[in-house]
Amino acid sequence: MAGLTTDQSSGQKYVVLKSAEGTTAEIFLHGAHVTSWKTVSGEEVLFVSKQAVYKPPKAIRGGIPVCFPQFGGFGPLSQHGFARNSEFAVTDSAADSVTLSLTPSKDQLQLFPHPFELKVKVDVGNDVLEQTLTATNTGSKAFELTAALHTYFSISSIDKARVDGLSGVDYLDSLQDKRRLTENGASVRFGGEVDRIYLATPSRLEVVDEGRGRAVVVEKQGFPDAVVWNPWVDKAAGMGDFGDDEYKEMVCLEPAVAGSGPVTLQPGATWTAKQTLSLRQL
Ligand SMILES: O=P(O)(O)OC[C@H]1O[C@H](O)[C@H](O)[C@@H](O)[C@@H]1O
Repeated sequence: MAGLTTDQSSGQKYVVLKSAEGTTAEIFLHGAHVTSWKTVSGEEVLFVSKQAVYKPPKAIRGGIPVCFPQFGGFGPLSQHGFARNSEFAVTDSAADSVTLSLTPSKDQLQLFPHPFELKVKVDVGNDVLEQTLTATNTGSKAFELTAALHTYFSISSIDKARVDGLSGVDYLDSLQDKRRLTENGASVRFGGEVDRIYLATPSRLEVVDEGRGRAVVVEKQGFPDAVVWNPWVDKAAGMGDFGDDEYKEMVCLEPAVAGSGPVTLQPGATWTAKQTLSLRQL
């Protein structure tokens, strides 16, 4: 059984996972939201803002928000859908694994009249974190979904970070009305605000941190796209739950169904997508 703990300051419940080797993760029931993933040597890999608000229905700023049944503005709902604002239930657990489940409330069905069950399974292994989304259409009509695992990575310093694996890939630039461009750089580097939806990307990408001498390897299945985001100075200053200088400490790389989507889910059908995060020393 995974341990269920109550956060003293917020009263929110979270699950602690531990692998046989000593890798750990913390997952809040609010949003099925991973807020920590530590390596066997005790290093935190994810970024969570010091100003994050642990007060539902607000989403936690950092970690891995689950964007479902919508990513961004790709659908009829408000930004990123409602899974990240909802309380999940634990349906299965072991020391190194937990499955959390969400079915939409009456109010949510008013906004999105499509019954579904979303399961979020989180597993830890030897310096590995794996996250699997499984959504089943439990209604009688087909519906469309978009989604993302909005992963915030902790980095030593933004000028020493880059994303590899996207060279030559087309993207929609969210800062230019979703204008379609092609990535010409060998890597994506950060010298200003970046908000891009890379389309139909390779399944293996990396967040390379030259300062820490390591890369996080992101392997994705069922998510054709990958969003790269850093808010930089002005957007950081405008976010109430994010420190003015914290943009220097994080990079988001988000496996997604966005510009290449949506996915149509027929009645009774199931959609599955997952990301596996591991480490590579440089
Ligand atoms: O502030 P949030 O709703 O959590 O969104 C944070 C960010 O998420 C994604 O990365 C989008 O591409 C960005 O446009 C957005 O600013």
